[in-house]
Amino acid sequence: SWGYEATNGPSKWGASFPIANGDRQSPIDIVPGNASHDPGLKPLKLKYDPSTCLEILNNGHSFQVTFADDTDSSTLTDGPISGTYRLKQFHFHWGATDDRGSEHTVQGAKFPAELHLVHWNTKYASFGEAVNKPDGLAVVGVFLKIGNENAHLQKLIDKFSVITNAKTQTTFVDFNPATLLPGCLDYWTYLGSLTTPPLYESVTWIVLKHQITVSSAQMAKFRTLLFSSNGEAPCCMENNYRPPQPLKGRVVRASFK
Ligand SMILES: Cc1cc(C(C)C)[n+](CCc2cnc[nH]2)c(C(C)C)c1
Ligand SMILES: [Zn+2]
Repeated sequence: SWGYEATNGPSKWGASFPIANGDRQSPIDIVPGNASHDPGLKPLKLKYDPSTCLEILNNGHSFQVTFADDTDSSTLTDGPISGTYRLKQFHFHWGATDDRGSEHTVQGAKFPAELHLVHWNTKYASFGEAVNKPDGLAVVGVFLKIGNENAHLQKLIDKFSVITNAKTQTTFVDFNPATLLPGCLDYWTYLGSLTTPPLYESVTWIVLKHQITVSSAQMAKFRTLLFSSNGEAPCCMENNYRPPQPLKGRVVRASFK
């Protein structure tokens, strides 16, 4: 099945998932000079309740933290979207070295990692219903840059020894995802897709301009996770990012001047 190796990686996905060559694929290279400031864009409104945090798991593609989404406890409203979107999970993409790993790039610049906070539109009955609708999902992307150790990320890293192998999980409670956001929520926004198969064109992307920090030692801990399951030949979880895709005439809007 699909992965991130030369044999089953992004350049091969189109064979099984033709939408890989569609008109609103993600990620993209964001060129700030080409983005148009839209004064009609509202500030992002993120309301997260740490008590909705459920578990942390290795899904074989990344590690993710999953949230209870049966009520409007953790939501995204305003920003470029209309209505209410509920937080379902967050996860990361990263490289084998600190010079790459993000999915979106900024004028060609790559970051060592990128956080995705995945929200689904409550006009649909569930995440599963929303995941393939054109206005089904809203994903907030946050770039990580190398700097001081991040104490909030460390809470996730401390659980890695228990979720080293693919398809493993463990309890993870009372974590506030807002601690992983920069102080300023200025953003770029555009219409795109999931960045892994099935590559559904269902995502309103909201990519923050400001980054959060992670230390190089902490990035090295990300790379101790495995793509492989227990008993298989160990394969380090790294370079789990899709490169930028053609813009195909899409407009990227900026919430800031
Ligand atoms: C149904 C499905 C939905 C998603 C995202 C939108 C949570 N994802 C993650 C795709 C994605 C990750 N980052 C951006 N898109 C998958 C992966 C785990 C196969 C399957
Ligand atoms: Zn992602």
